[in-house]
Amino acid sequence: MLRVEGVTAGYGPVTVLRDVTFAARPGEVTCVMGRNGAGKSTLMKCIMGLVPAQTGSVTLDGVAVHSLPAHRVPLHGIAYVPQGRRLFGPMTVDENLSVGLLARGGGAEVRNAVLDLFPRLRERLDQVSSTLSGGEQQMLAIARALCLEPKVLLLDEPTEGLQPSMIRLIQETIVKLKETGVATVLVEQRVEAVLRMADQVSFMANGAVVETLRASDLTATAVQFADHVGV
Ligand SMILES: Nc1ncnc2c1ncn2[C@@H]1O[C@H](COP(=O)(O)OP(=O)(O)OP(=O)(O)O)[C@@H](O)[C@H]1O
Repeated sequence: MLRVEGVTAGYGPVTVLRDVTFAARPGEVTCVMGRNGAGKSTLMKCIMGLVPAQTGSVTLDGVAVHSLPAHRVPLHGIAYVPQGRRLFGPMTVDENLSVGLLARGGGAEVRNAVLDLFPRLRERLDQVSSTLSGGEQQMLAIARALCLEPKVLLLDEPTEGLQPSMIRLIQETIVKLKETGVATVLVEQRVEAVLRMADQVSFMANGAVVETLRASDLTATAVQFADHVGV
């Protein structure tokens, strides 16, 4: 279980996260919603150690990760796909996956399991990743993160700007990931997407998690969405 407890963090003198408490369970999709600037991306960066926690703790299965240097956090089982993907553009699909595999010593078995989730990538192993479509690039970014065999996968708006058929494919894959036991934390703004995928939703406002609900307590017309996201 990933636990964020009482975390305050920010950029230089600017405090963004204020006493954030948040958890994500294995085999579940936990969505993080909130208006622009609420602090969702900063929370992801803080979990990864890219924005250091000034107070509080981030733990994975009881092990503190907030005191680790950022480059060691993925080795402890937390993988991150930031907004904008950040692939190694001139490298092929296969080479991008190899980078992910090398980071934690994953072998052919891991590679095969990941490609089983993304058959489109298996057909394009030798294609230079910058020539992939936007949706395929997003798939590759997720696939590369999964090559780390993470316990926790952080996805920051993975379907932003993609066409509907691609959005559907990526959402189906995220739901399928639950079977692997990974705890997925998904920053997602669209209500229908959250209703389709989430087991739990945490709403953020002004740098704090103001409410966390189980999916069974949400409905499309729920006041929570209007209150917290303005839809
Ligand atoms: N590198 C930075 N330096 C200073 N302030 C930053 C930096 N990155 C983000 N912020 C500020 O932190 C606040 C939270 O930003 P963040 O990107 O975490 O919000 P968000 O909820 O992910 O927003 P969005 O939905 O627009 O992506 C904003 O006020 C933003 O201006």
